[in-house]
Amino acid sequence: MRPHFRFLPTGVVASTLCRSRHLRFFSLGSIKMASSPKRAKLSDEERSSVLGPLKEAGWTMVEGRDAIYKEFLFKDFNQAFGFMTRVGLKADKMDHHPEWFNVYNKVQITLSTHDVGGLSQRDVTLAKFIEEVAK
Ligand SMILES: C[C@H](O)[C@H](O)[C@H]1CNC2=NC(N)=NC(=O)C2=N1
Repeated sequence: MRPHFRFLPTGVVASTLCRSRHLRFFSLGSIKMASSPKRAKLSDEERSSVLGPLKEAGWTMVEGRDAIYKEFLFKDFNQAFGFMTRVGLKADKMDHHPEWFNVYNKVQITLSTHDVGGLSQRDVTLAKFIEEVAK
């Protein structure tokens, strides 16, 4: 539901937002965008320090876009889907979602931050989590 604050006097807007989940949405939204660097594109220095270990673990740069990719193979669909479930729950908690493809025991994952059009710290955090789960 969208708040119709344009039609209300300021005091009513404030109290309406305070009592509703909209305040949470708006304030978290603006704080996140204004002060969290997590969704900013990785700088060159950050890239050289954080992407190295991921590349060693088998992540590769996607040709033609600022994204990383890795394919995971499991024993069977049950194992693959268990992995996807754990990653999916984490991704949803982070509000950061992978692009992925699954057939039977294969899971192909591409990570990039759509909001900034490239790699951010969120992709690194999610990739590290994925590595832990895949172990
Ligand atoms: C509105 C919502 O917070 C955004 O669309 C989130 C959702 N999940 C996301 N996932 C990814 N991979 N990149 C994003 O920029 C992104 N943005």
